[in-house]
Amino acid sequence: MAELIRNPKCMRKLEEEVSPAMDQQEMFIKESCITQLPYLEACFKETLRLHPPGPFLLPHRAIEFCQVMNHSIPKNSQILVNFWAIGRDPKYWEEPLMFNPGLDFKGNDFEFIPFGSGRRICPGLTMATRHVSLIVASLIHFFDWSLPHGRKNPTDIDMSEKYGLTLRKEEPLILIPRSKN
Ligand code: HEM
Repeated sequence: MAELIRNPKCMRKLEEEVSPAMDQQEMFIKESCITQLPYLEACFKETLRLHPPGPFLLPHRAIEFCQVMNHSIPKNSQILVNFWAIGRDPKYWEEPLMFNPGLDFKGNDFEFIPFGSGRRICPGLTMATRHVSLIVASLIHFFDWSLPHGRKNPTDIDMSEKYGLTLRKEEPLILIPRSKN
């Protein structure tokens, strides 16, 4: 939501995609609609690239010596993958700090692994993708959002991050919803 408020063009594009896909008679959004919304999926992925909840994935241990590209990894090393840094690395992403839904995500090339990879990949991937998309689509479809206290400039939103068990916004996002009905 913070990135969408900071990027009104993306917010408008998402609204334009979500609204026609909704059954106007229903007061809620059906899960079956979600798979037909490519821009919503792009916004979700782009958010995970810039703001991964698990910036270092989960710690792993090398059960034997191995060579990964030019890194020699001794047996029993603890391995942390800094996906936060990979997601912002200009070697892999053009204008890496811009929120730019629709980037070409090459899941197989390991530039985009917010859920990890391989046999310990996050088993909640499908559930998280569906739920976050459903929630965001509902928030966008049913409400207009604005900044509080007459603040006009959305780029003023403080995007500092705080690392605890997961990575999150340091300052809570405070917005005012106005029902569209
Ligand atoms: C946007 C939401 C989520 C993100 C970004 C996320 C990310 C991750 C990451 C990075 C890992 C570590 C993968 C690795 O070891 O390389 C992980 C593991 C795991 N996640 Fe998630 N996760 C999310 C939601 C969920 C949900 C909704 C559930 C359960 C309903 C879940 C359950 C788990 C479990 C059980 C593991 C451990 C898997 C194992 O070690 O075998 N996650 N997740």
